[in-house]
Formats: sequence, C-alpha cells, structure tokens
Amino acid sequence: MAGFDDLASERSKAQFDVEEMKVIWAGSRHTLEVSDRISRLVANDPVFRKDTRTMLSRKDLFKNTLRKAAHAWKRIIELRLSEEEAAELRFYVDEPAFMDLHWGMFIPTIKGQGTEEQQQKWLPLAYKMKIIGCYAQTELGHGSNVQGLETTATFDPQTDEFIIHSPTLTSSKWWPGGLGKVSTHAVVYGRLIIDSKDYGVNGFIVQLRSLDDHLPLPGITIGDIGMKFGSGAYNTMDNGVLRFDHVRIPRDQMLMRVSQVTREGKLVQSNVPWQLVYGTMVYVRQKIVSDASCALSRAVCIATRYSAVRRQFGLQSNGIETQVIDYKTQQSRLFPLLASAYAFRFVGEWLKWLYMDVNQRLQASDFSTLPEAHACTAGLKSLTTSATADGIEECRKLCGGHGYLCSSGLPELFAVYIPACTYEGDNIVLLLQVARFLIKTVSQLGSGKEPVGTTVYMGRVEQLMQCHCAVQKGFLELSADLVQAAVAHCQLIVVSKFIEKLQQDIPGKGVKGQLEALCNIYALFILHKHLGDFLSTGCITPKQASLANAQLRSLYSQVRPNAIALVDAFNYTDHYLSSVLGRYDGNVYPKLYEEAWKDPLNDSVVPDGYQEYIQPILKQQLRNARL
Ligand SMILES: CCCCCCCCC/C=C/C(=O)SCCNC(=O)CCNC(=O)[C@H](O)C(C)(C)COP(=O)(O)OP(=O)(O)OC[C@H]1O[C@@H](n2cnc3c(N)ncnc32)[C@H](O)[C@@H]1OP(=O)(O)O
Ligand SMILES: Cc1cc2nc3c(=O)[nH]c(=O)nc-3n(C[C@H](O)[C@H](O)[C@H](O)COP(=O)(O)OP(=O)(O)OC[C@H]3O[C@@H](n4cnc5c(N)ncnc54)[C@H](O)[C@@H]3O)c2cc1C
Repeated sequence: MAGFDDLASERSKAQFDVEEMKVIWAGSRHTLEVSDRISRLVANDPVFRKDTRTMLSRKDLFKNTLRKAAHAWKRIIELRLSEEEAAELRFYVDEPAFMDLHWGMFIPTIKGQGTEEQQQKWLPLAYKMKIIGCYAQTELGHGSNVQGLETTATFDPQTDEFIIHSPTLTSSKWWPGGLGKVSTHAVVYGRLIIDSKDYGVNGFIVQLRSLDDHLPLPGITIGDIGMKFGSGAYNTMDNGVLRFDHVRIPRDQMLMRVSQVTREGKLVQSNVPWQLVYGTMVYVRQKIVSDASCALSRAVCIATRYSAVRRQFGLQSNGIETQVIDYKTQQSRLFPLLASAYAFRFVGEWLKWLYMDVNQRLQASDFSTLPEAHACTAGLKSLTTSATADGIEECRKLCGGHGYLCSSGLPELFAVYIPACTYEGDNIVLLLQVARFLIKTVSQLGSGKEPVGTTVYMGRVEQLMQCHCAVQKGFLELSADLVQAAVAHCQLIVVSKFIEKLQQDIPGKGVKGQLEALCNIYALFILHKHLGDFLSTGCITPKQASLANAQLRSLYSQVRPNAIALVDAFNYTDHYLSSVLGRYDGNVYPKLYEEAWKDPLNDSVVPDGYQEYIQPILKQQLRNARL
C-alpha cells in the first residue's frame, strides 16, 4: 500500500533511537510506561470512541460525555488507578468535561487556599466524588479584571454566616466549566464585605445543588450559557451561568489560608501574600504550557505523517510523484512547529519544577520567587497557547483539502484548543503582567542583579525594553512595544530551557543530535521571524542574519530523514490522534474513502428534501424546456 510503504520507508531512515526519544518526550521511563498503558486502555474501550462526536445534537453529545465520565470513574475505581494513572486516563479520553475542572481547579483551589481544617473537611468528599466542584470566578461583566468582580459575600455576625449575592446582571457568574449542569459545589469568588466595608475578592465554597435530586438550592439560578465555537469541540463542557439571591453559607466556608474572618467579624491577614488568592490560576497556567506541547505535537504528528504519504507533482524517474514533505516550503512551515512542540515540552517540564519550587518555598514562608513564578506562568501560557493555536491551523493548511475534513482530526483539535488563548487569562492581559514584571526587574538591574540568558536573545529583550511606558493614575499604561518585550522575554526562556535540557544526560544513539537540531531550528526560526528586533539590537549583523537563515535551511535537510521518527516518539495511539491523515500505518486514501460513507448524509442515496424542494425545480425547468 502506497501510504504504508512510504511510512515504513521513512521509519527505516531514522538516524536515532526512537525508543529512547520516547522516554525523553514522556519525561521518564515510568511516565512513558504509564502513558503507554493508559492510552491503550482507553483506545481499546469502545465507550471512549470519538468518531461520532461531530454528528450528535448538543443534548446527545453532552449525555454521551456524562456516560464517558461515569465509565472513566468506574474504570478508575475497578482498576484501582493511582492519581497519576487517573489523570492520564482523563487526558486520553480527550473530551473537555466537568471532571477537568473538578480535578484540575476545584480540588487544587481547596488545597492551595483552604486551611488545614478546611482541606480535611472538603478534600475527602471531592476525592471520592461525593461532591463535584467547579471554579466560579469569571462573571458576565468581568473576567480579566478579577478585582472588578461584583458578586458579594457579606458577613452576618447575627448568624455567623456569609450572604452570597449577585447584585447586578453583570455580576452573574458566567463561563465556569462544569457549572451549567453538573457541579454540586463551586469555589465562588466574591467581594468580602464586613460591616459595609469592602475587603476585596476572596474564595468561598458554596453548595449549588441538592445531593439528593440535583435541583438548584433555594436562591440559586443556574444553567448552561449555550453553544460555543464548532459543533462537537468544547460543547461537551457545560460552561454555566449562576446567580445568587442572598444565599447563606457558614463562615467556615470562606477559604481562609490567606485571610481569616473571626466570629466577631474581624478580618485577620495571615503572613502569606494576598496574591495566593490567585494561586489556582498560576497552577493551571503551568499545566496549560505542558498541554500546549501535547496539542501542538498532535497536530504536527498528523501533518508530518500525511506530508510523507501525500504525493503531488514532481514525477520522478520511477514514475511516482514527489512526497510533499520534500518540498522546501513544506519543510519551512512544518519543521519549526515540530521544533516548537519539543521546545514547549521542555519549558513545560521546567515550569512544573518552578511551580513546585515556589510551593515548597511558600511552606517555609519564602515568597521571594512568587513574582517570577507569576510572570513565567503568565508569559509562557500566553506564548505557547498562541503559538499552538496558530500551529494547529498551519498544520491543517499543510494537509491541503483533506485537512479540512473532520476525519483529519484537525478541525476538532483546533476548535477544542483555541479557547486556551483566552481562558486562564487572556493572552494579552497576561503579557502585560510580564511587561510589568520586566519593568520592575530592569529597574532593579545594577543593584547586584544581572540579567541571564543567551546574548542575542537577551539583547533583543533589553532593546525592546527601551520603549516608553507611563504610570498614570496608578494604572500602568503600557506601550504595545512592551508586550513585544514580554514575548521576547518568554522566547528567551524557551530557548534557554531547551539549551539547559541538552546539557543533561541524554542517552540513546543519535537522540541528543536530533534534539540539538530541533533546538537550533527553534532558536533560528524565532530569530528569522523577529529579524528586525535582533538587527536593531546590533547583536547580529545582516551578514550573520543571512548565515543564520542558511543554517536554518540546512537544518531542515538534517531533520527531514528523521521527521517521521521524531513524531513517532510522541507515542500517540491512532485513537488519541483520531485522524485518518495521521494514522500510524499511513493507510490514508482507503480510510478517507471508507470514512466518507459513514456520514449520515449517505444513509440514503436520494437526500431527504429532494422530493419537496429539488424535484419541483427540476420538473419546472423540464416543463419550461418543453414549452
Ligand atoms: C489543570 C487542569 C487544566 C484544565 C483545563 C483548563 C480548562 C479551562 C478552565 C478555565 C478556567 C478559567 O479561565 S478560570 C478564570 C481565569 N481568569 C483569569 O486568569 C483572570 C486574569 N486576570 C488576573 O489574573 C488578574 O486580574 C490580573 C490581570 C493579574 C490583575 O490582577 P490585579 O488587578 O489584582 O493585580 P495587579 O494590580 O495587576 O497586580 C498586583 C500585584 O499582584 C501580582 N500578581 C498578579 N497576579 C498574580 C498571581 N497570579 N500570582 C502572584 N502575583 C500576582 C502582580 O504582579 C502585582 O505585583 P507587583 O507588581 O509586585 O505589585
Ligand atoms: C472555554 C472557556 C472556559 C472557561 N472556563 C472558566 C472557568 O472554568 N472558570 C472561570 O472563572 N472562568 C472561565 N472562563 C472565563 C475566562 O477566564 C475569561 O474569559 C478570560 O479570563 C478572559 O477574560 P474576559 O472574557 O473578561 O476578556 P476581556 O478582558 O474582556 O478581553 C476582551 C479584550 O480586551 C482586552 N483587554 C482587557 N483588559 C485589557 C488591558 N488592561 N489592556 C489591554 N487590553 C485589555 C483583551 O486583551 C481582549 O482583547 C472560561 C472561558 C472560556 C472561553
């Protein structure tokens, strides 16, 4: 078979140990073993099939998601899966659902912002799924501006309770995932009011629905906010709307690690920075960076395998056309994305370490690295999600017409992925936070602090920082240049962490060589993309720039024979890729043809509606023709 032979021949060209590269990509032999075993468990379970998703109505789609979530939970219990294995299973089920927010936000919030006592009360309930929680921060009128939230939590000393209320339409909670139809509880962010004084935004655990009949509790109005981008995609998630009409909760349901309210209604600030109220967002942003490398690698795997199977023009002496992966234009679009996937993987590993390090320091009341953790998670979340969203779309285009078919897996991947540029912090708003951090950092240079990083990339950041920003009325008015400086700073981090990765012990024949090539491709691609910045720094000359470009092109030739092996190293099952174009066996054309007939439109040869609408036209034309 053409496609199969092509991929088999490509795999025989590999100049490195693919099995060892799989370990590098997974992070360790242990994580490779777990992800390999769990991904195959999911792939072989018919309940987790994904190919019908785009053909279901919203209600059937959602009910099917609930069925999958219940089955996943049942398998986790039956197989006694560890937390790590359970997380892998939810990842490979590959369907946005309330479980993501229960495990990925509700539980981390209680762990990060609850007192020991509150953790002991609520975590066992959450871990055993006796309650299902969501993270209700964003409102109809405010998402980016957390300090602008309007929901109120007013302390009532008479009853030792907080009264949770939605005073305006714009204070309606709006967007929280899992809120619309499933969650029984939420961490609700609202303004703490004591004795008519506003003490700003805090988190409160609020029960939303009865645990007996799932009906909303008194004073609670709750529902789904409606269809989102794409047909299947994120519509498996019940992003919800929630309003409170003076709902009372016990005082001990305010998350009190950061600040406490005493029985007398006195606010006591603990010794941790108030920004810990934002801690869950930092946690999720670092996770999103790893998720970006997964989503981008998935799209690149599909586009790379298809580029090796697809032949177009360039008839060769053996009578067959040229593989499109051999065209320099295809390589110059595809290989930087392949390099970016690896680059984001490694910076995601580092960010996970940074996040754990910050948390360990917090335990010892060392808050010194919190600002850097915030800036890095915010900036890298912004950089990697924007690049990944653009990269998935580029992979769709790299697959030509067939990339636009749902059976390619790319439209669905794009539709599910792109809100990552918005949720957990709009990407521009987050870059502004990085810019603010850079301004503070630059102002401290010379006081013993020296910038670190690769010279050329460092020079670019410094140059971009020589722009104008003005502080007006306590609100930082940042020029767009500073946002570019923030992007440059994050790209510097990505390149630096890739270089650091290469300094580690990297076993396996040829593995380090391939990673060095990918690191150089990423660094030179970014240099080429932002050449104006780099030339304006004076760190490189036009001659050096053209040498760098030539080097980039020669690196593409170096990667070309290894491209299929480099995407095989992601170790994705065909189920996870859910793409006819990205099949491991390359058997594309027969499968594309087979998939077409599965579409419900092909259930009948003559389509519904022909008799009512088309036949009369044709008949009329026929009559006209006879007249
Ligand atoms: C896993 C499963 C996946 C599951 C998959 C994921 C599914 C999707 C789920 C989506 C969930 C969501 O979207 S949840 C909702 C997400 N929402 C957001 O991300 C909102 C974004 N907005 C914000 O974070 C804030 O409003 C922000 C923009 C930072 C501005 O905050 P403020 O106005 O309070 O503060 P500022 O005046 O800007 O800054 C005051 C100081 O605090 C610092 N600061 C600000 N934020 C900080 C932070 N997070 N940590 C530390 N420090 C911080 C600043 O650097 C300043 O420090 P100094 O300079 O030293 O004073
Ligand atoms: C799929 C999805 C899932 C979500 N899940 C959750 C959830 O589970 N829980 C939850 O609480 N929230 C959730 N959200 C909400 C999400 O966190 C917010 O939408 C996000 O933080 C962006 O805020 P916003 O909508 O207010 O955007 P806005 O801030 O209104 O953005 C609009 C435009 O204004 C610009 N802008 C805003 N402020 C500035 C500024 N100071 N300077 C320059 N430009 C600015 C932005 O860059 C953007 O271009 C979800 C959203 C989506 C799409």
